[in-house]
Amino acid sequence: MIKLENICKSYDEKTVLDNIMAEFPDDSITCIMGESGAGKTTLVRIIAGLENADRGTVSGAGVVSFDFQEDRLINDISAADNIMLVLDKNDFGGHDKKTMRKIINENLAEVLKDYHSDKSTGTYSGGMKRRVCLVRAMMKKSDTVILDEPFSGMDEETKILAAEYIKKHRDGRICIVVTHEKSDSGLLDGGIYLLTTDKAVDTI
Ligand SMILES: Nc1ncnc2c1ncn2[C@@H]1O[C@H](COP(=O)(O)OP(=O)(O)OP(=O)(O)O)[C@@H](O)[C@H]1O
Repeated sequence: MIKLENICKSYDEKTVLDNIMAEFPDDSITCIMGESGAGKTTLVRIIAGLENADRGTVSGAGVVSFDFQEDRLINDISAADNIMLVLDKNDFGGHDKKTMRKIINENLAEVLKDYHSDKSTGTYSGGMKRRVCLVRAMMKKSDTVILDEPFSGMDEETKILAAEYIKKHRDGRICIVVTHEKSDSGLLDGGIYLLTTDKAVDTI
């Protein structure tokens, strides 16, 4: 279980997170929701250890794989090559590179219709790029998966595909998903943690 206790964070004079208390149970999916600027990205970055809280503690996150809000892909290489750059043998139980590439391509084909393994990601739409990033984060061996707005740029049908992929490949890990759409928690069979600019309300 991930436990957050009294998390506080300010930038300059502005308080972004004020005494946040939360628990994310083992083997669960939770959507973090809240208006723009409520501190969702700041909170998940603190959970992942990418940023320090001013006060408070995070426990139980273990190794985190993180899907950033921005794509962070190299445009002139293929989707599989992008993923190969961040995965290693540990993520595949010791398979050789050829097998690793085959498994990556199979995963990509699950979320990309008419997937062509030789196309560079520079030719992809925004929603396609998001799915490549999703696969990259999900394939990384970890205890916790954090997905920051994984569905942006996707229509409803594509979102369903991506949500099914997340559920199938979560493997009992704690999954935290930042989103603006309440319906995403339904697609993911997940709970909701609502963050507001003045207080946090747990509505799981
Ligand atoms: N490195 C930083 N330096 C200064 N201010 C920051 C920094 N990072 C975030 N902030 C501020 O903290 C507040 C919360 O930002 P954050 O990105 O966590 O919100 P969010 O809820 O994820 O927003 P959105 O839904 O728009 O992505 C914003 O006012 C933002 O400007």
